[in-house]
Amino acid sequence: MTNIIEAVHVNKNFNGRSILSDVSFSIKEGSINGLLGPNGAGKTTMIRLLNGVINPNSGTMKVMGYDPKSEGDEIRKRAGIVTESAALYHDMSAWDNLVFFSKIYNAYDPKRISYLLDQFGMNDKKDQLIGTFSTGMKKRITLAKALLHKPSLLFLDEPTNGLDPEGINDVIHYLSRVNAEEKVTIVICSHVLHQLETICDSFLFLKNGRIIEEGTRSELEDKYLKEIKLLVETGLKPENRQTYMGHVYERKEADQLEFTLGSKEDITPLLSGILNESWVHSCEITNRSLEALYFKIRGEDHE
Ligand SMILES: Nc1ncnc2c1ncn2[C@@H]1O[C@H](COP(=O)(O)OP(=O)(O)OP(=O)(O)O)[C@@H](O)[C@H]1O
Repeated sequence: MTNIIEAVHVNKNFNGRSILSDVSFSIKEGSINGLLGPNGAGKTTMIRLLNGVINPNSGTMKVMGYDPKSEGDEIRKRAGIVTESAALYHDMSAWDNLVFFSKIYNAYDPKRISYLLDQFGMNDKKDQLIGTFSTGMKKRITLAKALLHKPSLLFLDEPTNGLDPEGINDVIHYLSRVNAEEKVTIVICSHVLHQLETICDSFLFLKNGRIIEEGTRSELEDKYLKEIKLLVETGLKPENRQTYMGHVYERKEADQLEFTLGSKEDITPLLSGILNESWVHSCEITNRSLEALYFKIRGEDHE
């Protein structure tokens, strides 16, 4: 897979204060990427640099083969951006908003507008005023707006802010569909980690303007999760109160045991052993969430 974004030794200062320092990373075409970090880490600044809205103090970037510093227009023609402030006109209908923005993007195509409204489940509301929509409905129209010109790259800055769990699931679902169907590469900035774990192929962790870690979920797991907590719903009653088949366990509920294992390779033999003696209704790795990884990564960064 080719890289659609490359950033090499990028530095950005505001008023003499370093906001991004020595940031280097690449993003593969067709992937979904989480740009993670606490408030103020520099995520939005990075997105603005990649779109050529602001320039770096030093370093080089290539986005879809273009240099954001001198060819920002070419990038913005081919990229969609969803920010919190991405405005829609509240006194215009969903349809009229999309027509208006598609004309600005020079991409007016009623079929595309209908298609997007359909994809986002908003076709039956197309004639309603945006001002009457819930936050989740506005978010869907904002996403449709960002996709009007069939971008190759989509930047999303905190796309789930203000949404309830159902709205968050909807957005995640739409994004994975857009990625699969239109082959759009997606970069999502967020500080809410657990929402991203199901859809991102790889992650970049930013802290105090520096990349402190990057990789795919499994690369990060291999590096940071040295032990596995496996919660098993089973009728097993081990004779030994502390260990079973050499693995330490803790009883969590009457029918739940949590085992501490050295690696994923221990799971199959453990479950076979349990199944020889009793039933198993479910099992789950409990320390594998992105949140757990994130804190582990931050904990191991001693800058
Ligand atoms: N135009 C600007 N002028 C001066 N300082 C700025 C400017 N834009 C951003 N900053 C500062 O840069 C730092 C990083 O901001 P940025 O918005 O990139 O962080 P972020 O990771 O997106 O945070 P959040 O999750 O809160 O959106 C902050 O300390 C912010 O105050």
